[in-house]
Amino acid sequence: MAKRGNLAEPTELRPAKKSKSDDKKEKKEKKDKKDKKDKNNGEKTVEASSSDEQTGYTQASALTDLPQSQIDQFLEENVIKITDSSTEAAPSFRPIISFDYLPPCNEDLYAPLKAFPAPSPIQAATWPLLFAGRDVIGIAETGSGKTLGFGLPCLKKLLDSKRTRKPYHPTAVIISPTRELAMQIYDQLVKFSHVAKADVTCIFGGVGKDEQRVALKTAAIVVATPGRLKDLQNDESVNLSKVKYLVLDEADRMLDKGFEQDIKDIIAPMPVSRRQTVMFTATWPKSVQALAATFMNSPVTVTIGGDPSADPRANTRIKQDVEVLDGREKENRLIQLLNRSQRGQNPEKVLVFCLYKKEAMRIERLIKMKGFKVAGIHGDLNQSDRFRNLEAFKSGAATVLVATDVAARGLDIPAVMLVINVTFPLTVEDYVHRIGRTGRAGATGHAITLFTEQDKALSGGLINVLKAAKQDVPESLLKFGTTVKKKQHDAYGAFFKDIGTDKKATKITFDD
Ligand SMILES: Nc1ncnc2c1ncn2[C@@H]1O[C@H](COP(=O)(O)OP(=O)(O)OP(=O)(O)O)[C@@H](O)[C@H]1O
Repeated sequence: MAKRGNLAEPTELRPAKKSKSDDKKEKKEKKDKKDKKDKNNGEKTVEASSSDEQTGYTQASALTDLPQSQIDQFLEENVIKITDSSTEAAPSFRPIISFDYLPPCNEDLYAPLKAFPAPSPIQAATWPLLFAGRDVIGIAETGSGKTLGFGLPCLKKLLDSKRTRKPYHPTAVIISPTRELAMQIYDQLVKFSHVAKADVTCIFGGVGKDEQRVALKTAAIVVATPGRLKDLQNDESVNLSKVKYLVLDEADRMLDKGFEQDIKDIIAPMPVSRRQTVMFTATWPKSVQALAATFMNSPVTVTIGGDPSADPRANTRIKQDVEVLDGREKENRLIQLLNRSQRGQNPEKVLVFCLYKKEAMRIERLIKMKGFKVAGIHGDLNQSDRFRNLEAFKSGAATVLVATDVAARGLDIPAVMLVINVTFPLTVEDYVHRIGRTGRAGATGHAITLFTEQDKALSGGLINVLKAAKQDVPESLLKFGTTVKKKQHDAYGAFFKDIGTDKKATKITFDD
């Protein structure tokens, strides 16, 4: 039987009764912590503070016993920065640097973690905060395990809660920009929830609503794309007023103009004071940061690998090559590159990105004509074809996948060796997400970008991404200029493109 129930009720957050001397001691500790935090401009020092009755999270004593130098080394090596916007003196916790230090849980929730050697830095640093009920913004490179970063605390909270009162309203909602990504998050959670017998469902557009309505009657955790969730909320198939854990995955995309209103509508029945709000992403442009703050309650921002306000940062294990050429040479060059990677005994998995749906269809036809095993994924395909083609690529039945930016974010496809950008995306953030489909979970990867004069408005941003990841910047790219222009277009990035030969093509659309 599926296990259901609400997340930790506010009563759990209430401190136990204390004596006067306890109170004095606590006040002094809080003041010391606050002074320390103020000195650091809001940036927290992660010291041996071990538990706080107010949070419901108790740090493992073995973790508390570790020497501070070991914690400092972990934070330093992984370039972890923790910034707490709270004006209250909040407790600081040590990163959970080993699975041994996870807090006890009432089911064997942690069993599937045995597949991994240790928590990834974003998991280690955000888990204690999330277990403690804080609002968190987690920013870390592509492929660094963010899904379990927000997923594990979500499942643990569900398991720890005892409530079984009917009707069953969802207690956690995870929103993702695309159907495939929603499915993938669902698949990851199910591996864990299966052990924990929690009831998870996945809701997205492009398929019938009836089954989804049935699933929503019992689901405790809902993974969804925004449009369909809003539809089902509007026709009262789901009541989100009991949601206590809200995740925006790919948060910068979810807060972009295209989705902003949907998100506001969806979360309207879940007051910020009663929910824990969690945002994870690999890119965090300034343009969304103020809006994000309005959705959150004194969030803690955890960044892995450097300043998120600077240029978007690509995973440094991906080798990035940029080839500047004439637009008319692109197709020949693409086929040359595929010849290199596809002709041997074991053809590599290659992901080819286009900007427009029509362009993607044309490129897919071309690749098929050349005899390669290719599949496509873009917004004009029906949902079952999208899932089928993605599966074909995952299984290796197709070794080349031609995609629009609908596949740029989040998708975790095993062993993608090469990403080829046939047409540059509309923003450098999208570029970072696209190439992030390779080099996942500690592996290395390779990305080749075909860059033409038409893309020159983004040369400055791209040069900065290359430099930040210590990649070579070709002279031919530098000549387009290093100025970084501000993002101007709300839904599609700064620069509306003239797309030359393919003028009738439709732009990418994201999911409902
Ligand atoms: N602690 C861990 N150690 C090793 N691998 C892990 C760990 N946690 C998760 N993974 C694996 O790493 C891969 C990438 O994880 P995930 O898809 O969550 O990345 P992500 O950070 O969300 O990437 P993106 O920014 O592209 O969405 C997955 O295959 C996942 O199973």
